[in-house]
Amino acid sequence: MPVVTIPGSKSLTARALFLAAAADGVTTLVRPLRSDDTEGFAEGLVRLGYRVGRTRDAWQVDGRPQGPSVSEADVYCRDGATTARFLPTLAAAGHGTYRFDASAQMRRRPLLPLTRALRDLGVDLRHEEAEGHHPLTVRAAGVEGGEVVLDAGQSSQYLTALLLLGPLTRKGLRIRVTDLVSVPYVEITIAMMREFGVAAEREGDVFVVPPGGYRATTYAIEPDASTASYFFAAAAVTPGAEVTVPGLGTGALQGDLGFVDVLRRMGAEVSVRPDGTTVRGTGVLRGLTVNMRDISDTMPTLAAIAPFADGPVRIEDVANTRVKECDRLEACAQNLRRLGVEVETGPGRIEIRPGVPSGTGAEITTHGDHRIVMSFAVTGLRVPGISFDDPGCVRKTFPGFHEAFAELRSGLGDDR
Ligand SMILES: O=C(O)C1=C[C@@H](OP(=O)(O)O)[C@@H](O)[C@H](O)C1
Ligand SMILES: C=C(OP(=O)(O)O)C(=O)O
Repeated sequence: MPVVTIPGSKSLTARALFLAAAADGVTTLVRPLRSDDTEGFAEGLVRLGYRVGRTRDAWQVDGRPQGPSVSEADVYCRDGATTARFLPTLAAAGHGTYRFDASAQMRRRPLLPLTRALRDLGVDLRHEEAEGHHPLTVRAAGVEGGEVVLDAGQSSQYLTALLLLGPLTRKGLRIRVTDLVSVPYVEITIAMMREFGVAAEREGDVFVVPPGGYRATTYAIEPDASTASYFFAAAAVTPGAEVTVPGLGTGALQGDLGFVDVLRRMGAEVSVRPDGTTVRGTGVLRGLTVNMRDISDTMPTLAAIAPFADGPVRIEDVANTRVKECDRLEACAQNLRRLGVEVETGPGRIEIRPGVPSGTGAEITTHGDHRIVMSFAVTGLRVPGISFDDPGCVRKTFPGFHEAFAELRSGLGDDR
Protein backbone atom coordinates (compact mmCIF):
# COMPACT_ATOMS: atom_id res chain seq x y z
CA MET A 1 0.00 0.00 0.00
CA PRO A 2 1.45 3.38 -0.98
CA VAL A 3 3.92 5.18 1.26
CA VAL A 4 4.19 8.71 -0.11
CA THR A 5 7.14 11.06 0.29
CA ILE A 6 5.72 14.56 0.57
CA PRO A 7 8.02 17.57 -0.06
CA GLY A 8 8.77 20.05 2.71
CA SER A 9 6.26 22.52 4.10
CA LYS A 10 6.00 25.82 2.25
CA SER A 11 5.00 27.66 5.43
CA LEU A 12 7.85 26.24 7.49
CA THR A 13 10.40 26.88 4.73
CA ALA A 14 9.34 30.53 4.31
CA ARG A 15 9.46 31.17 8.07
CA ALA A 16 12.79 29.36 8.43
CA LEU A 17 14.25 31.51 5.63
CA PHE A 18 13.11 34.73 7.34
CA LEU A 19 14.35 33.55 10.76
CA ALA A 20 17.68 32.37 9.32
CA ALA A 21 18.22 35.69 7.53
CA ALA A 22 17.45 37.65 10.70
CA ALA A 23 19.51 35.44 13.05
CA ASP A 24 23.01 35.99 14.33
CA GLY A 25 25.09 33.27 12.64
CA VAL A 26 24.70 30.63 9.95
CA THR A 27 21.50 28.56 9.85
CA THR A 28 21.04 25.29 8.00
CA LEU A 29 17.57 24.33 6.75
CA VAL A 30 17.29 20.59 6.30
CA ARG A 31 14.97 19.30 3.53
CA PRO A 32 13.47 22.70 2.63
CA LEU A 33 10.68 22.82 0.06
CA ARG A 34 12.11 23.44 -3.41
CA SER A 35 9.25 25.06 -5.32
CA ASP A 36 8.45 28.35 -7.02
CA ASP A 37 7.28 30.01 -3.78
CA THR A 38 10.25 29.05 -1.63
CA GLU A 39 12.84 29.53 -4.38
CA GLY A 40 11.30 32.95 -4.96
CA PHE A 41 11.68 33.68 -1.25
CA ALA A 42 15.33 32.59 -1.23
CA GLU A 43 15.97 34.60 -4.40
CA GLY A 44 14.41 37.63 -2.69
CA LEU A 45 16.82 37.24 0.22
CA VAL A 46 19.75 37.10 -2.22
CA ARG A 47 18.50 40.33 -3.83
CA LEU A 48 18.49 41.89 -0.38
CA GLY A 49 22.15 40.91 0.01
CA TYR A 50 21.90 37.77 2.12
CA ARG A 51 24.09 34.79 1.27
CA VAL A 52 21.96 31.71 0.65
CA GLY A 53 23.79 28.49 -0.22
CA ARG A 54 21.57 25.85 -1.77
CA THR A 55 22.20 22.15 -2.24
CA ARG A 56 19.49 19.59 -2.94
CA ASP A 57 18.72 18.67 0.65
CA ALA A 58 19.96 21.63 2.68
CA TRP A 59 19.99 25.41 2.39
CA GLN A 60 22.41 27.57 4.38
CA VAL A 61 21.74 31.20 5.19
CA ASP A 62 24.21 33.73 6.64
CA GLY A 63 22.09 35.76 9.03
CA ARG A 64 22.38 39.54 9.37
CA PRO A 65 20.53 40.81 12.48
CA GLN A 66 21.10 44.37 11.25
CA GLY A 67 19.05 43.72 8.07
CA PRO A 68 19.84 43.65 4.33
CA SER A 69 23.50 44.21 3.38
CA VAL A 70 22.60 46.27 0.31
CA SER A 71 21.17 49.78 0.50
CA GLU A 72 19.00 49.37 -2.60
CA ALA A 73 17.21 46.37 -4.07
CA ASP A 74 14.46 45.37 -6.43
CA VAL A 75 12.70 42.19 -5.31
CA TYR A 76 10.24 40.16 -7.37
CA CYS A 77 7.99 38.05 -5.13
CA ARG A 78 6.43 35.91 -7.92
CA ASP A 79 3.10 34.35 -6.76
CA GLY A 80 4.12 33.83 -3.13
CA ALA A 81 2.07 35.63 -0.52
CA THR A 82 4.52 34.66 2.22
CA THR A 83 7.30 36.23 0.15
CA ALA A 84 5.21 39.30 -0.72
CA ARG A 85 4.19 39.89 2.89
CA PHE A 86 7.21 38.70 4.91
CA LEU A 87 10.08 40.16 2.87
CA PRO A 88 8.99 43.84 2.87
CA THR A 89 8.55 43.43 6.64
CA LEU A 90 12.07 42.03 7.01
CA ALA A 91 13.44 44.84 4.85
CA ALA A 92 11.77 47.44 7.09
CA ALA A 93 14.18 46.43 9.88
CA GLY A 94 17.19 47.43 7.73
CA HIS A 95 18.49 50.66 6.25
CA GLY A 96 17.95 51.36 2.58
CA THR A 97 15.41 51.66 -0.21
CA TYR A 98 13.78 48.41 -1.21
CA ARG A 99 11.24 47.99 -3.96
CA PHE A 100 8.96 44.95 -4.14
CA ASP A 101 6.75 43.70 -6.93
CA ALA A 102 4.88 40.47 -7.62
CA SER A 103 3.06 38.51 -10.32
CA ALA A 104 -0.31 39.71 -11.65
CA GLN A 105 -1.99 37.10 -9.44
CA MET A 106 -0.17 38.29 -6.31
CA ARG A 107 -0.66 41.96 -7.22
CA ARG A 108 -4.40 41.35 -6.93
CA ARG A 109 -4.08 39.93 -3.39
CA PRO A 110 -4.42 42.31 -0.43
CA LEU A 111 -1.88 43.37 2.18
CA LEU A 112 -3.18 46.73 3.38
CA PRO A 113 -3.73 45.75 7.06
CA LEU A 114 -0.04 44.77 7.22
CA THR A 115 1.32 47.82 5.42
CA ARG A 116 -0.93 50.06 7.53
CA ALA A 117 0.45 48.48 10.72
CA LEU A 118 4.01 48.96 9.45
CA ARG A 119 3.27 52.62 8.73
CA ASP A 120 1.75 52.98 12.21
CA LEU A 121 5.09 51.70 13.49
CA GLY A 122 6.82 54.53 11.62
CA VAL A 123 7.92 52.66 8.49
CA ASP A 124 8.02 54.76 5.31
CA LEU A 125 6.14 52.41 2.95
CA ARG A 126 4.48 53.50 -0.28
CA HIS A 127 2.22 51.57 -2.59
CA GLU A 128 3.11 52.57 -6.12
CA GLU A 129 -0.16 51.78 -7.87
CA ALA A 130 -3.15 50.49 -5.92
CA GLU A 131 -3.26 51.24 -2.19
CA GLY A 132 -2.73 48.01 -0.26
CA HIS A 133 -1.25 46.06 -3.16
CA HIS A 134 2.13 45.41 -4.78
CA PRO A 135 4.26 47.05 -6.12
CA LEU A 136 5.53 48.93 -3.08
CA THR A 137 8.66 50.66 -1.82
CA VAL A 138 10.05 50.58 1.71
CA ARG A 139 12.46 53.34 2.73
CA ALA A 140 13.82 51.55 5.76
CA ALA A 141 15.49 53.11 8.77
CA GLY A 142 15.01 50.42 11.42
CA VAL A 143 11.88 49.98 13.54
CA GLU A 144 11.56 51.37 17.06
CA GLY A 145 8.72 49.02 18.08
CA GLY A 146 5.90 49.50 20.57
CA GLU A 147 2.17 48.78 20.34
CA VAL A 148 0.21 48.34 17.13
CA VAL A 149 -3.35 47.28 16.21
CA LEU A 150 -3.89 44.73 13.44
CA ASP A 151 -6.90 43.23 11.67
CA ALA A 152 -5.85 39.72 10.60
CA GLY A 153 -9.36 38.61 9.67
CA GLN A 154 -8.37 38.32 6.00
CA SER A 155 -4.97 36.66 6.49
CA SER A 156 -2.92 35.45 9.44
CA GLN A 157 0.17 36.17 7.36
CA TYR A 158 -0.10 39.84 8.39
CA LEU A 159 0.29 38.80 12.01
CA THR A 160 3.05 36.30 11.26
CA ALA A 161 5.03 39.02 9.44
CA LEU A 162 4.79 41.36 12.46
CA LEU A 163 5.60 38.58 14.94
CA LEU A 164 8.72 37.69 12.94
CA LEU A 165 9.70 41.39 12.86
CA GLY A 166 9.25 41.87 16.63
CA PRO A 167 12.70 40.76 17.85
CA LEU A 168 14.39 42.99 15.24
CA THR A 169 12.79 46.14 16.68
CA ARG A 170 14.47 48.19 19.40
CA LYS A 171 11.65 47.92 21.95
CA GLY A 172 9.86 44.74 20.88
CA LEU A 173 6.23 44.64 19.75
CA ARG A 174 2.79 44.39 21.33
CA ILE A 175 0.35 43.48 18.56
CA ARG A 176 -3.34 43.90 19.44
CA VAL A 177 -5.36 41.76 17.06
CA THR A 178 -9.00 42.68 16.30
CA ASP A 179 -9.76 39.58 14.18
CA LEU A 180 -7.76 36.50 13.20
CA VAL A 181 -8.10 33.61 10.73
CA SER A 182 -5.87 30.57 10.24
CA VAL A 183 -4.80 30.50 13.90
CA PRO A 184 -2.66 27.33 13.57
CA TYR A 185 -0.32 29.25 11.23
CA VAL A 186 0.32 31.76 14.00
CA GLU A 187 1.08 28.88 16.35
CA ILE A 188 3.62 27.59 13.81
CA THR A 189 5.25 31.04 13.76
CA ILE A 190 5.52 31.23 17.55
CA ALA A 191 6.84 27.66 17.80
CA MET A 192 9.50 28.32 15.16
CA MET A 193 10.54 31.64 16.73
CA ARG A 194 11.16 29.66 19.93
CA GLU A 195 13.55 27.36 18.01
CA PHE A 196 15.47 30.49 17.01
CA GLY A 197 15.69 31.68 20.63
CA VAL A 198 12.69 34.05 20.98
CA ALA A 199 9.73 33.57 23.36
CA ALA A 200 6.73 35.37 21.87
CA GLU A 201 3.54 35.08 23.88
CA ARG A 202 -0.19 35.48 23.44
CA GLU A 203 -2.10 37.34 26.17
CA GLY A 204 -5.71 37.25 24.99
CA ASP A 205 -5.93 39.53 21.95
CA VAL A 206 -2.38 40.82 22.40
CA PHE A 207 0.74 39.14 21.04
CA VAL A 208 3.89 40.18 22.89
CA VAL A 209 7.30 39.87 21.25
CA PRO A 210 10.45 40.78 23.16
CA PRO A 211 13.37 42.58 21.46
CA GLY A 212 16.79 40.97 21.35
CA GLY A 213 17.16 39.12 18.06
CA TYR A 214 17.31 35.54 16.86
CA ARG A 215 19.94 32.82 17.29
CA ALA A 216 21.01 30.72 14.31
CA THR A 217 20.29 26.99 14.41
CA THR A 218 19.84 23.87 12.31
CA TYR A 219 16.20 23.43 11.41
CA ALA A 220 14.55 20.38 9.79
CA ILE A 221 11.44 21.13 7.71
CA GLU A 222 8.39 18.85 8.09
CA PRO A 223 6.63 17.48 4.99
CA ASP A 224 3.84 19.82 3.83
CA ALA A 225 0.51 18.90 5.45
CA SER A 226 -1.63 20.77 2.87
CA THR A 227 0.11 18.84 0.07
CA ALA A 228 -0.42 15.60 1.99
CA SER A 229 -4.20 16.28 2.00
CA TYR A 230 -4.50 15.25 -1.70
CA PHE A 231 -2.92 11.88 -1.00
CA PHE A 232 -5.00 11.29 2.14
CA ALA A 233 -8.15 12.26 0.22
CA ALA A 234 -7.16 9.82 -2.55
CA ALA A 235 -7.15 7.01 0.00
CA ALA A 236 -10.49 8.12 1.46
CA VAL A 237 -12.29 7.93 -1.91
CA THR A 238 -10.79 4.54 -2.87
CA PRO A 239 -12.31 1.64 -0.91
CA GLY A 240 -9.59 -0.53 0.64
CA ALA A 241 -6.74 1.86 -0.30
CA GLU A 242 -4.26 2.89 2.34
CA VAL A 243 -1.89 5.87 2.09
CA THR A 244 0.88 6.53 4.62
CA VAL A 245 2.81 9.79 4.85
CA PRO A 246 5.95 9.39 6.98
CA GLY A 247 7.32 12.37 8.93
CA LEU A 248 3.93 13.97 9.55
CA GLY A 249 2.48 12.65 12.79
CA THR A 250 1.48 13.53 16.34
CA GLY A 251 4.25 16.11 16.87
CA ALA A 252 3.58 17.97 13.59
CA LEU A 253 3.41 21.77 13.75
CA GLN A 254 0.99 22.20 10.85
CA GLY A 255 -2.72 22.59 11.56
CA ASP A 256 -3.57 21.28 8.08
CA LEU A 257 -2.83 17.76 9.28
CA GLY A 258 -6.22 18.22 10.98
CA PHE A 259 -7.74 17.51 7.54
CA VAL A 260 -7.46 13.80 8.43
CA ASP A 261 -9.95 14.41 11.26
CA VAL A 262 -12.45 15.58 8.63
CA LEU A 263 -11.81 12.38 6.64
CA ARG A 264 -12.27 10.34 9.83
CA ARG A 265 -15.62 12.03 10.47
CA MET A 266 -16.63 11.13 6.93
CA GLY A 267 -15.87 7.45 7.52
CA ALA A 268 -12.20 6.88 6.64
CA GLU A 269 -9.91 5.02 9.03
CA VAL A 270 -7.15 7.31 10.27
CA SER A 271 -4.09 6.59 12.34
CA VAL A 272 -1.84 9.48 13.46
CA ARG A 273 1.35 8.15 15.05
CA PRO A 274 4.57 9.87 16.18
CA ASP A 275 6.33 8.81 12.95
CA GLY A 276 3.57 9.42 10.39
CA THR A 277 -0.08 9.28 9.40
CA THR A 278 -2.11 6.64 7.57
CA VAL A 279 -5.56 7.02 5.98
CA ARG A 280 -7.56 4.00 4.77
CA GLY A 281 -10.61 4.21 2.55
CA THR A 282 -13.48 2.14 3.95
CA GLY A 283 -16.03 2.57 1.19
CA VAL A 284 -18.01 4.85 3.52
CA LEU A 285 -17.93 8.61 2.85
CA ARG A 286 -20.54 10.53 4.81
CA GLY A 287 -21.70 14.07 4.17
CA LEU A 288 -21.03 16.57 6.95
CA THR A 289 -20.95 20.20 8.03
CA VAL A 290 -17.46 21.41 8.85
CA ASN A 291 -15.90 24.71 9.89
CA MET A 292 -12.59 25.11 8.02
CA ARG A 293 -11.51 28.55 9.27
CA ASP A 294 -8.34 27.01 10.76
CA ILE A 295 -7.47 24.77 7.80
CA SER A 296 -8.83 26.61 4.77
CA ASP A 297 -6.06 25.52 2.36
CA THR A 298 -7.72 22.09 2.50
CA MET A 299 -11.17 23.46 1.60
CA PRO A 300 -10.66 22.71 -2.14
CA THR A 301 -9.47 19.17 -1.27
CA LEU A 302 -12.71 18.51 0.56
CA ALA A 303 -14.85 20.24 -2.06
CA ALA A 304 -13.29 18.07 -4.78
CA ILE A 305 -14.23 14.79 -3.06
CA ALA A 306 -17.55 16.02 -1.65
CA PRO A 307 -19.71 14.72 -4.57
CA PHE A 308 -18.71 11.16 -3.58
CA ALA A 309 -20.20 11.54 -0.08
CA ASP A 310 -23.60 10.06 0.71
CA GLY A 311 -25.06 13.41 1.76
CA PRO A 312 -24.40 17.15 1.38
CA VAL A 313 -21.01 18.53 2.41
CA ARG A 314 -21.26 22.00 3.94
CA ILE A 315 -18.00 23.90 4.44
CA GLU A 316 -18.30 27.01 6.61
CA ASP A 317 -16.26 30.05 7.67
CA VAL A 318 -13.91 30.14 4.70
CA ALA A 319 -14.55 33.66 3.34
CA ASN A 320 -10.83 34.36 3.13
CA THR A 321 -10.39 31.62 0.51
CA ARG A 322 -11.82 34.22 -1.86
CA VAL A 323 -8.54 36.20 -1.64
CA LYS A 324 -6.07 33.38 -2.18
CA GLU A 325 -4.47 32.50 -5.53
CA CYS A 326 -7.99 32.88 -6.91
CA ASP A 327 -11.50 33.08 -5.50
CA ARG A 328 -11.41 29.46 -4.41
CA LEU A 329 -15.08 29.21 -3.43
CA GLU A 330 -16.19 30.25 -6.90
CA ALA A 331 -13.46 28.23 -8.64
CA CYS A 332 -14.53 25.06 -6.79
CA ALA A 333 -18.22 25.76 -7.52
CA GLN A 334 -17.55 26.53 -11.19
CA ASN A 335 -15.60 23.32 -11.78
CA LEU A 336 -17.95 21.09 -9.78
CA ARG A 337 -20.92 22.49 -11.72
CA ARG A 338 -19.09 21.76 -14.95
CA LEU A 339 -18.96 18.12 -13.80
CA GLY A 340 -22.72 18.21 -13.29
CA VAL A 341 -22.61 18.57 -9.50
CA GLU A 342 -25.11 20.76 -7.65
CA VAL A 343 -23.36 23.46 -5.64
CA GLU A 344 -24.36 26.54 -3.69
CA THR A 345 -22.04 29.23 -2.34
CA GLY A 346 -22.45 32.05 0.17
CA PRO A 347 -20.01 34.78 1.18
CA GLY A 348 -18.00 32.38 3.35
CA ARG A 349 -19.48 28.96 2.63
CA ILE A 350 -20.02 26.28 0.04
CA GLU A 351 -22.49 23.41 -0.03
CA ILE A 352 -21.96 20.48 -2.36
CA ARG A 353 -24.66 17.90 -3.05
CA PRO A 354 -23.85 14.25 -3.63
CA GLY A 355 -23.51 12.65 -7.05
CA VAL A 356 -21.48 13.04 -10.22
CA PRO A 357 -23.36 12.18 -13.40
CA SER A 358 -21.42 9.46 -15.26
CA GLY A 359 -19.29 10.31 -18.27
CA THR A 360 -18.95 13.94 -17.26
CA GLY A 361 -15.19 14.52 -17.44
CA ALA A 362 -14.27 18.13 -18.18
CA GLU A 363 -11.40 20.56 -18.50
CA ILE A 364 -10.90 22.16 -15.10
CA THR A 365 -10.35 25.93 -15.12
CA THR A 366 -7.46 26.30 -12.69
CA HIS A 367 -7.23 30.12 -12.47
CA GLY A 368 -3.48 29.49 -12.07
CA ASP A 369 -4.17 27.99 -8.63
CA HIS A 370 -2.05 24.98 -7.67
CA ARG A 371 -4.65 23.78 -5.15
CA ILE A 372 -7.44 23.65 -7.76
CA VAL A 373 -5.26 21.34 -9.87
CA MET A 374 -4.17 19.09 -7.01
CA SER A 375 -7.71 18.88 -5.56
CA PHE A 376 -9.44 18.00 -8.85
CA ALA A 377 -6.72 15.45 -9.59
CA VAL A 378 -8.27 13.55 -6.67
CA THR A 379 -11.74 13.88 -8.25
CA GLY A 380 -10.10 12.37 -11.34
CA LEU A 381 -9.58 9.10 -9.47
CA ARG A 382 -13.33 8.55 -9.69
CA VAL A 383 -14.34 10.64 -12.73
CA PRO A 384 -12.71 9.79 -16.06
CA GLY A 385 -11.68 12.51 -18.51
CA ILE A 386 -10.55 15.29 -16.17
CA SER A 387 -7.89 17.62 -17.57
CA PHE A 388 -6.55 21.06 -16.62
CA ASP A 389 -6.11 24.30 -18.54
CA ASP A 390 -2.85 25.00 -16.65
CA PRO A 391 -1.52 21.81 -15.02
CA GLY A 392 1.92 23.40 -14.53
CA CYS A 393 0.74 25.88 -11.89
CA VAL A 394 1.46 23.19 -9.29
CA ARG A 395 5.03 24.52 -9.44
CA LYS A 396 4.04 27.02 -6.72
CA THR A 397 4.29 24.35 -4.01
CA PHE A 398 4.87 20.94 -5.63
CA PRO A 399 6.59 20.89 -9.05
CA GLY A 400 6.61 17.06 -9.07
CA PHE A 401 2.92 16.68 -8.19
CA HIS A 402 1.75 15.03 -11.43
CA GLU A 403 4.50 12.41 -11.36
CA ALA A 404 3.90 11.68 -7.66
CA PHE A 405 0.13 11.43 -8.18
CA ALA A 406 0.55 9.12 -11.20
CA GLU A 407 2.73 6.91 -9.02
CA LEU A 408 0.10 6.90 -6.28
CA ARG A 409 -2.52 6.00 -8.87
CA SER A 410 -0.63 2.97 -10.06
CA GLY A 411 0.04 2.04 -6.40
CA LEU A 412 -3.75 2.05 -5.97
CA GLY A 413 -4.06 -0.29 -8.96
CA ASP A 414 -5.33 2.40 -11.35
CA ASP A 415 -3.16 2.59 -14.47
CA ARG A 416 -5.21 5.10 -16.43
O1 LIG B 1 1.42 31.72 7.05
C1 LIG B 1 1.39 30.86 6.16
O2 LIG B 1 2.40 30.23 5.82
C2 LIG B 1 0.09 30.59 5.49
C3 LIG B 1 -1.09 31.00 6.05
C4 LIG B 1 -2.40 30.74 5.44
O3 LIG B 1 -2.86 31.95 4.87
P1 LIG B 1 -4.00 32.90 5.53
O4 LIG B 1 -3.58 33.25 6.89
O5 LIG B 1 -4.03 34.03 4.57
O6 LIG B 1 -5.27 32.09 5.56
C5 LIG B 1 -2.33 29.70 4.33
O7 LIG B 1 -3.48 29.77 3.55
C6 LIG B 1 -1.14 29.91 3.44
O8 LIG B 1 -1.06 28.91 2.44
C7 LIG B 1 0.15 29.83 4.23
C1 LIG C 1 -2.94 30.41 -0.01
C2 LIG C 1 -1.81 29.80 -0.35
O1 LIG C 1 -0.62 30.37 -0.55
P1 LIG C 1 -0.01 31.80 -0.15
O2 LIG C 1 1.17 31.49 0.74
O3 LIG C 1 0.40 32.41 -1.44
O4 LIG C 1 -1.07 32.57 0.60
C3 LIG C 1 -1.79 28.34 -0.57
O5 LIG C 1 -0.68 27.78 -0.69
O6 LIG C 1 -2.85 27.71 -0.62
